[in-house]
Amino acid sequence: MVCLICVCSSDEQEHKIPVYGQYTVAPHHSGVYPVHEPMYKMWKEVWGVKTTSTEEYPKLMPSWQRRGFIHSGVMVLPRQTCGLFTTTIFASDYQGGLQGLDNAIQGGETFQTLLTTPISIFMTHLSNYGNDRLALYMLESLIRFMKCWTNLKLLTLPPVELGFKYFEMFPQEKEPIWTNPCDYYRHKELWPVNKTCDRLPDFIIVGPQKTGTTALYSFLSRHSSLTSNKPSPKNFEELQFFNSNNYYLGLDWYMDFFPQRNKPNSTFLFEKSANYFDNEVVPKRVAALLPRAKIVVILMNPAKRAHSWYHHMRYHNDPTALNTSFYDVITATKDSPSKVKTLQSRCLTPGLYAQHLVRWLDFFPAKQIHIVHSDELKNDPASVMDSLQKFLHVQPHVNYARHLRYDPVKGFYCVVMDNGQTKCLGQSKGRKYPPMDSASEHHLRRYYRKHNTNLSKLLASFNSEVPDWLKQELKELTSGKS
Ligand SMILES: Nc1ncnc2c1ncn2[C@@H]1O[C@H](COP(=O)(O)OS(=O)(=O)O)[C@@H](OP(=O)(O)O)[C@H]1O
Repeated sequence: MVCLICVCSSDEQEHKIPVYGQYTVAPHHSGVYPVHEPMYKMWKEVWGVKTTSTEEYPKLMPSWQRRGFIHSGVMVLPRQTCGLFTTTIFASDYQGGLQGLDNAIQGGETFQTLLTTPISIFMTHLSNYGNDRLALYMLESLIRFMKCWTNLKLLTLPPVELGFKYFEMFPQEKEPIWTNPCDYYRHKELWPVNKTCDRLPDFIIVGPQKTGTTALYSFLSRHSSLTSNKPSPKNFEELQFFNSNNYYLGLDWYMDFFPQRNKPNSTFLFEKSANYFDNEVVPKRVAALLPRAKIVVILMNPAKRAHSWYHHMRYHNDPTALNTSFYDVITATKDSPSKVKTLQSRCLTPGLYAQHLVRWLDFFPAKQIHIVHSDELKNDPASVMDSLQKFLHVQPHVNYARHLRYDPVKGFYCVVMDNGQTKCLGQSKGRKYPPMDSASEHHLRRYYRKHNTNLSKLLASFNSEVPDWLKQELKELTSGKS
């Protein structure tokens, strides 16, 4: 199916050109992509715009890879180029003159665009109508040629209906994928001059949950050359941008949490959101926006992580966790209540480390990913901070042995403040709860066995040592204990 619409920009009534409401285009594409939020806001609130089109998403070239997306309730459709620009007023202005235009129509680029693009949207300028009616000539000739030489059925729809049709045909395109406006020269030109691409993180602590992410975040925040995001009103230190509906709030929303750097590279910006690690869409989204960002992962025995997470849910009064034992959660079957199955999945899935790491490796080279071992972070945080600083290439290199002190009451290392006193994490970090029962331990050892074996093979690619807990697991495996 091929749909054609033809849109012009002004003076439509004078020239009796059909005008469709709720559709608009932005001059020179500015503000459509990269998204300029105030424009979408106005479109939505003042004019009730429902659909627009651009050639710029995700990039101008190659034209057959242009895609659509929906942002702030506005359907953005991919637009094709017909070669009629503001300056192409007469046929003689077309590249190659009238012959060039006819060639493009009769089997050339314009014909091929229609042939290979299921929904084609062209925009032409009023000047092409107002002078020798070049646009009408082009479209009429093209349609006549298509009808004569192909058996394609040509259909047309008004823009809003076309938008609905487009996303019915390509529902996977509804979600936008944000890229860095400064990574592509055309996007940079379209990005408002008062904006910067500098307010984006250089590295991200991606989790998983309960591995010590908050401790690492607080230690890093003490470094004079590292600056974390401002707290989010909803999730405190976690922005949860790449893994949640916050992503649809757009780039401006995300960048507003980061400070403007005094000068480029003057400080390293970072964020941590512990749910990023095991979320399927996150690596792809991070790589699209921050292809050079470094990724920090913290790993611990997945069985212990699951146990800690279960107690975290009980602490947060999750009714299912309060009413179901740990053992019953982790051994839930397809016949168990759906809430228990959901809890089980959220409890156990993040611990399938190898599977998640492989997904990150689809989008980032191993040298951009740093593995921290949670037990080392607990017992010898200064060493962890030492290698992490080397990995980040951050200056000055801080000796954290002077900035962290073991607090016997808390039972963890805490930050030494300027007044010499220690500041520990709150009571929700490092809670006291009963040890794991042996039946659960046994079950989880079997559950994670294959994944842990895969992890041990994978760690070499990250230049990471095999941690003691994993050595132990592998030993028990070879001795046939599990
Ligand atoms: N220095 C220090 N202080 C306090 N807690 C520390 C520290 N280092 C590591 N840990 C361990 O961190 C566990 C909580 O992990 P997270 O911060 O990643 O949890 S969360 O996902 O953000 O909820 C927390 O898990 P629980 O002991 O199960 O509460 C701690 O064991």
